[in-house]
Amino acid sequence: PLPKGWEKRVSRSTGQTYYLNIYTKESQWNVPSQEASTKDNEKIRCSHLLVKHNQSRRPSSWREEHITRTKEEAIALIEDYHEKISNGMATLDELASELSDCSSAKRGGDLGFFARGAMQKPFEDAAFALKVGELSQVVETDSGVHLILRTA
Ligand SMILES: N=C(N)NCCC[C@H](NC(=O)[C@@H]1CCC/C1=C\[C@H](COP(=O)(O)O)NC(=O)[C@@H](N)Cc1ccccc1)C(N)=O
Repeated sequence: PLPKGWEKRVSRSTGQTYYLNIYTKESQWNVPSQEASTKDNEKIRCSHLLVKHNQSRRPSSWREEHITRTKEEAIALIEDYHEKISNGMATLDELASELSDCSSAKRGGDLGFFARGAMQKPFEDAAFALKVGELSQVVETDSGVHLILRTA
């Protein structure tokens, strides 16, 4: 039998047999000798700071029962936090603990490890583009506006 994670396919153009890695969708001609690599379900760890606004999908948080700031005001706040973190005046976990509208504030913004598919797409794309230790630009999701720090 084929090693785990591979499927045998026939090329429509040449009729030749090839092998498809069902995780990464990569294909190869030669018979696989070991389990398919699963780099696509790679997990990363991030912390984030979320500032919600009146267009957020859930304009409420542990900090504020009824969030009324506008999206523009939220972006202005998060840009100020970005500057403070970038010039070393504060750390993301300090600011998130006090100011993030996400329940992860209690953990300095830590979201734990997650794979692709867990977070909203704009958040996922930004997070997976970061190197470990790198801080994102402002990221917008239906939840609000975020700063993301990749920690692992
Ligand atoms: N670790 C996971 N897989 N937890 C599920 C994530 C669900 C995911 N969440 C998001 O994409 C955004 C980006 C990060 C936080 C977040 C949104 C909201 C805040 O926004 P709101 O939903 O009020 O609009 N916080 C959360 O979800 C928290 N449970 C995240 C968290 C908190 C503490 C520990 C771990 C994770 C989604 N698909 O909606």
